[in-house]
Amino acid sequence: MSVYKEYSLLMYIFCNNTHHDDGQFDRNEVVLYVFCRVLGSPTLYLSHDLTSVQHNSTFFIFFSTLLSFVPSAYCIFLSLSLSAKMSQVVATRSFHSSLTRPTSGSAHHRLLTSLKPPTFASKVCPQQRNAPSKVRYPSCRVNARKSAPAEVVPVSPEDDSKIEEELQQLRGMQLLGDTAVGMWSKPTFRRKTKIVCTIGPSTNTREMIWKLAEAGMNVARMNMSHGDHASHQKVIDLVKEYNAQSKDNAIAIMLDTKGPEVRSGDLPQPIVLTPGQEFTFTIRRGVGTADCVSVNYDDFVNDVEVGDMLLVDGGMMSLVVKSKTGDSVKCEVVDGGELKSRRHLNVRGKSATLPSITEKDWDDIKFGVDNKVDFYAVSFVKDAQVVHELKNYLKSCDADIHVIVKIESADSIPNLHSIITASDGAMVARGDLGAELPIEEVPLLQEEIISICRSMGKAVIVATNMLESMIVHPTPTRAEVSDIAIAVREGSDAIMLSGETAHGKFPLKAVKVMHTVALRTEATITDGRLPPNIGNVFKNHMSEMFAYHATMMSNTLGTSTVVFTRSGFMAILLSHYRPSGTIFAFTDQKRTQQRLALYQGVCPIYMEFSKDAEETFTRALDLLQKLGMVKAGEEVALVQSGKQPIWRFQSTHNIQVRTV
Ligand SMILES: Nc1ncnc2c1ncn2[C@@H]1O[C@H](COP(=O)(O)OP(=O)(O)O)[C@@H](O)[C@H]1O
Ligand SMILES: C=C(OP(=O)(O)O)C(=O)O
Repeated sequence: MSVYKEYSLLMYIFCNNTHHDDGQFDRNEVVLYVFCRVLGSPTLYLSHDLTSVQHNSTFFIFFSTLLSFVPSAYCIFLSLSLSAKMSQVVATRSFHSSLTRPTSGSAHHRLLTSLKPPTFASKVCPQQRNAPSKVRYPSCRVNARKSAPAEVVPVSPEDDSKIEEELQQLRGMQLLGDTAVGMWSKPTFRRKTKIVCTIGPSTNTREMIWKLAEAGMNVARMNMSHGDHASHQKVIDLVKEYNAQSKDNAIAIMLDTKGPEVRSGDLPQPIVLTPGQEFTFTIRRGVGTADCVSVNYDDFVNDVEVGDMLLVDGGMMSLVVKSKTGDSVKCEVVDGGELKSRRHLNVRGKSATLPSITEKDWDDIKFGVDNKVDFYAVSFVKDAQVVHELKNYLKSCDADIHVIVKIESADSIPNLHSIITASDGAMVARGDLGAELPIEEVPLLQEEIISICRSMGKAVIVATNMLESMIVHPTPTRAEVSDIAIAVREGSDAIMLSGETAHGKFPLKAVKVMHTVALRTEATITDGRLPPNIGNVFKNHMSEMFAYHATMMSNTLGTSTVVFTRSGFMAILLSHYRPSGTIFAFTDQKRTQQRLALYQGVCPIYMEFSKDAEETFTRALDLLQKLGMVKAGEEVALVQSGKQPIWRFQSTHNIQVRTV
């Protein structure tokens, strides 16, 4: 016997709430419309003038009781405030078992037709005009002509002093603990796409971590292929120190495992390889001569075949395998260059037969647990099993760390769906991906991985070579700028800098360029960017439904969204619906604030919650105003939903539109 959830709609419709002939809609109409769009069910309309259903317990109990006679009821209360300060929808649920699921397609259709003013649909979901009973989602629209002059900070090679000036100004503001009303305290809050910075020799000092954070870094990544625990510990401590002293910013910490990567050994000095030259890789340890170097992987000789193409650093140099002995692989150099110590080796089209999590990785993972990092980026994941194994391990040590799978192995491609399903997100690790697979597959896979993650509600990061030329040059190539814009348009949560910030000459400029390009690109994305099937995945669940409707509402009204969350679940959910406005996520958990830094459009704010919801809402809105993130008189959509109820009955959820 199936248990069905059905919907019953109980509405208080404020008598003056008729739609306007001029095609303009007020927030009450929006609230009403978005909730009617997908709820096909027995519906009871009541005209009543209430200030707040939630606070009117007599009405709430009365109608809940009334609806308890209706089998399988989901009750939606719409309250439209006379004071014009607030409109809200409250939903409560009562589950009943039912043998049949009453279909109400025609009632639903009638409901939609009667409630939907003709021009409203074009404002919310333009393509649905002729198919009101079917839920479809708007696709990404890009208006290249739309500009956002106030948002764009030009970047030029000469702007180092400008960056410094801006940072000084920001730091000054912070020290004073004051921010002017009407402006953002940090430029980074306006950007939705987050920036991951790899920390290395160029940036592992207190000064540089601070500067990166103030310039726009959202996540600090430590690559465990380099450095040792002591050097990574120092970076973690610095990031935590920054977070502890920052009133309005938090940087997440990501530990990237080394994985079963194959690298050449140490060399006393770089070797120049010339095309046609013979060169040997050996599994013997400690070899580093002009024509032979060690490889750190014992099965290397077994895994490669005569005729295979070996790529150094993703193709910077290449060698074809000519012959093999018991411990060596003889090659001929195809594309030459300078071979330095510990370089990446890939065999085109093949993954190494090593486990995804090596002994060293487990050691590093334990280091991450001890240091309470926020994310693991797991290298060379080939199947979902390894993700389950890691998640089980984390559960056993009660560690709340999210797992991002790096898609970079040829073997991972047939298992993309199951791998991403098992994880909390994915990284398009284009370096190794473009070495193990033909390079022309990379943009297609990037698009596909982003699309899979978006439709599953998982985080997605695009990584590698985004501003590669800025490792040595102060300005990017135009192709790199376009690459960032594409990743933003495709809807990735975050974009990543590797060598640019780890060992580059212009780490701050690279962050600034990324920030500016992302911001400019985001300003051209004019309407919702819901992935094609996210609604179908989510629509049966209360929180998902509220996230969807809150997004519709905030998009239509042009408001930001305010959400209160302990675990971060509801903020992450809202982020996946990609509302046009910022998601201000208030949390009373520092860990949650830190983790939310990765998610597109989420501005995480730490605040202690008080027992009284109203008092907390007021404090939150006051804080946003003080930080210059909202202005007095501005409307915001406020969502109370999610897995952990805060100030609501176990089964009630609500959305409000409030005026600050
Ligand atoms: N913690 C570190 N210590 C020293 N060097 C580092 C560190 N992290 C990164 N690097 C340098 O920055 C380069 C680019 O970083 P990344 O892309 O993460 O590494 P890789 O491409 O080697 O996997 C590395 O090749 C290495 O030279
Ligand atoms: C991000 C990547 O991984 P790593 O930097 O560890 O090589 C990549 O291969 O693109």
